[in-house]
Amino acid sequence: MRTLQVALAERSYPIHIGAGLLDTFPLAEQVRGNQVMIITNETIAPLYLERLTRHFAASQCDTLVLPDGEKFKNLETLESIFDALMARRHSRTTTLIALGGGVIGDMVGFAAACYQRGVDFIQVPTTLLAQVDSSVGGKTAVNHPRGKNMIGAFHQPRLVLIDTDVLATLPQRELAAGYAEVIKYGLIRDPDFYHWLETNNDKLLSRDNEALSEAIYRSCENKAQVVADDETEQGNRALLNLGHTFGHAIETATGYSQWLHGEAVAVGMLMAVHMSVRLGWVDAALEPGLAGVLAQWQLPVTIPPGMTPDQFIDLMALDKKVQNGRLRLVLLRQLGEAVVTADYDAVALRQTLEAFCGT
Ligand SMILES: NC(=O)c1ccc[n+]([C@@H]2O[C@H](COP(=O)([O-])OP(=O)(O)OC[C@H]3O[C@@H](n4cnc5c(N)ncnc54)[C@H](O)[C@@H]3O)[C@@H](O)[C@H]2O)c1
Ligand SMILES: O=C(O)C(=O)C[C@@H](O)[C@H](O)[C@H](O)COP(=O)(O)O
Ligand SMILES: [Zn+2]
Repeated sequence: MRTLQVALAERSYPIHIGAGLLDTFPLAEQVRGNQVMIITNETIAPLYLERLTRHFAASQCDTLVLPDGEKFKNLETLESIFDALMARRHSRTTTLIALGGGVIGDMVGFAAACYQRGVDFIQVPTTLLAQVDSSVGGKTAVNHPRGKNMIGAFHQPRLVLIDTDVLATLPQRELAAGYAEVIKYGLIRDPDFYHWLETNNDKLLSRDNEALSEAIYRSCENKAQVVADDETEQGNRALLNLGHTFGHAIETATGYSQWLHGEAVAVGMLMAVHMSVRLGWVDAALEPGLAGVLAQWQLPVTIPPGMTPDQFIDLMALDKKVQNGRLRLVLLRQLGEAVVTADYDAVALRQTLEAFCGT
């Protein structure tokens, strides 16, 4: 087992990474009260729920199985979590445990932030995306039909428990979606990692355990550093949003039901790199290089047919990085160096959107 720390003073917590931790990690010792609710979905429950409940034989351990899918990451599902907690008389000393991917993690985290004004929660991420990104950092939210993650809170987990073995049951399309967020760390702040990923691409694609564990560790290390420096995104945490302004617009436009988050982020990162090249900020070779890696992972390099530049502009106006009416974008200055800025040529943005929309 390898452990990283998210250093946030009194809200600091560990990220434990290892094979088999779902069974072997002494999870019950980490819980402060005598009540837990494990919340998961109908796909993950038959695979892993029983193994997790075994840890809590001595506590009141309730389980809640939600429907599966990004389209259920909404206020209605959140309401069903609150209802289950009250029905089972969970008090302020309860602990919510999120067993699942980013959808479960974001919703359970938000439920924990709100229930009785805040209770403990633990992340047990089961997708690559959740293991490298969403389980760390305390961004919790649900979607609104008009915009992605628009209703949420910062609420840090008490612990992140990453069992790398659970990736064995993850479909390849989901693995690839998570890989998009892995590449992101290389692009925005860790060029050595980007090159390591290029060198180890074949191993990662074929799910070599050692390579995947290393990619998870280095991703969490990057994320933990960014979060420790800027917990609530007053500054550089926004760099973790590379590709997300475009990506979130795609997810919203397609009703949160066709594109995976990581897929939308993949082509969104390519759009951000394309725009950075157009601005003359970054070496032009980066764009085909990134497109090549995305294609190898069967991640999209084009946007959904029918989307228009005006539709992007309209949806992006609700992006959380808008400040005083100006849309800030995450762009690259060079490989491993990103900026969040509203100081770009609007023509380059329009041309980027036209290039990808084919207009
Ligand atoms: N909070 C953050 O910092 C943050 C960061 C990145 C993404 N996100 C959010 O995360 C969400 C995407 O998360 P995701 O990609 O994990 O999607 P997801 O949670 O929908 O999971 C993907 C699919 O894999 C299934 N699954 C999960 N674990 C499995 C396993 N081990 N074996 C078999 N199937 C399994 C799920 O049931 C689901 O069908 C988005 O809502 C995104 O906005 C949040
Ligand atoms: O942790 C962060 O900060 C991120 O931006 C990570 C992103 O990968 C993630 O998708 C996040 O949920 C996006 O946040 P949002 O504030 O743009 O909704
Ligand atoms: Zn993301």
